[in-house]
Amino acid sequence: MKTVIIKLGGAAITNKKGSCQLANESVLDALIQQIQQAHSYLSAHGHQLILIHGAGSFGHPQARRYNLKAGWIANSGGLSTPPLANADEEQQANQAALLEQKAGFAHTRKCLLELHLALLSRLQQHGLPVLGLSPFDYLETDGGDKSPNVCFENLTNRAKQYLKLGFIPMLHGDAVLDRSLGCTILSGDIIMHKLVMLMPNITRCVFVTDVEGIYDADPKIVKRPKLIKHMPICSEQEEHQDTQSLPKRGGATKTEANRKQRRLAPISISAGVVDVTGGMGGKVKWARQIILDAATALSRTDVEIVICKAGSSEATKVMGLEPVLTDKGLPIPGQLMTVFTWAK
Ligand SMILES: Nc1ncnc2c1ncn2[C@@H]1O[C@H](COP(=O)(O)OP(=O)(O)OP(=O)(O)O)[C@@H](O)[C@H]1O
Ligand SMILES: C=C(C)CCOP(=O)(O)O
Repeated sequence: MKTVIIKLGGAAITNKKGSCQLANESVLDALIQQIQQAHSYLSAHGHQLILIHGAGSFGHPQARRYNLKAGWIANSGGLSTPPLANADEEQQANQAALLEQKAGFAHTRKCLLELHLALLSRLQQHGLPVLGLSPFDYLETDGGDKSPNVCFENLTNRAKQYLKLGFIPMLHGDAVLDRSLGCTILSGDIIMHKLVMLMPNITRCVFVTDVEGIYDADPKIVKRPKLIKHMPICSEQEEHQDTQSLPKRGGATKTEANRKQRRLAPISISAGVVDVTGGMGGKVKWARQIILDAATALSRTDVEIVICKAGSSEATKVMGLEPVLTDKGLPIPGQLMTVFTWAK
């Protein structure tokens, strides 16, 4: 039995240029039909499905506005307010800023839950047994992005329980409480990482977004960028050695040739609109981390991560566990997606 995780990216399910705006109904409908199709195939073959969704315009602008990722402002001695001469005034100003931030935290969670409910109702209308699972209710992180796996055990156990009962758990990026920061923003990309680390049978993680995959430059800015179809990941140490031994100018070294062979192309990632969790750069970082940690900490080299476009024929195939590389481990001609695997 295999488990597939599909992350519905904020760019695919919301209008990221707005605030609390869903994507076009036709885009959402196409995506939900793909999920329905994938679920029918997976369940008919004894496999399981987990959904995670991003926040898009129902979380990133709000988290940015209230500065939620770095924790309660009192922890850092106040936000941007300059020190006041009078200590009482300063304390009052800090308290007012903290109250505003807490109201912002509550508001952000309300927006996220609106998106969550909107997706739940659309998925349920298609007969899918999807149960919502909000990280906020099941965990406290400890140190934001650096939180240890143990913080995610309750959440993972709950997801496992839903799967066992025949439900599709749907988690999401969330505003959560954090033991050291007070609060933080937890990306769905990190949840994906933790689920792979804590569940033994996740073999494919699919990120669906609004572009075909990772290009060498943002396809919304640069004309005819090159799609990076395969990113074989090796150990950090090997990559470090490669970088160290690259020639300063001209002349190809043996390691440079190796590097080329593994197609570690330079990528330029634009910052995007308002993503507090790193946008496409964050996705690349966590995709690499998942492959690396699964291979090194769990001796699992079978995990595949794919970034593809919502509504595309590639997304349908990838969600339904069709092969993403040829028998020789090469990209399938004509397929537009980015695949991360352990470098063989
Ligand atoms: N080098 C690049 N290759 C591909 N897309 C890029 C690149 N640089 C920037 N982008 C932008 O990244 C965007 C997708 O990333 P983004 O984080 O917005 O996805 P998302 O679907 O919202 O995911 P999430 O909900 O996880 O944040 C694309 O709309 C694209 O314009
Ligand atoms: C911005 C919030 C609240 C969650 C972010 O989750 P992501 O969109 O999965 O990175």
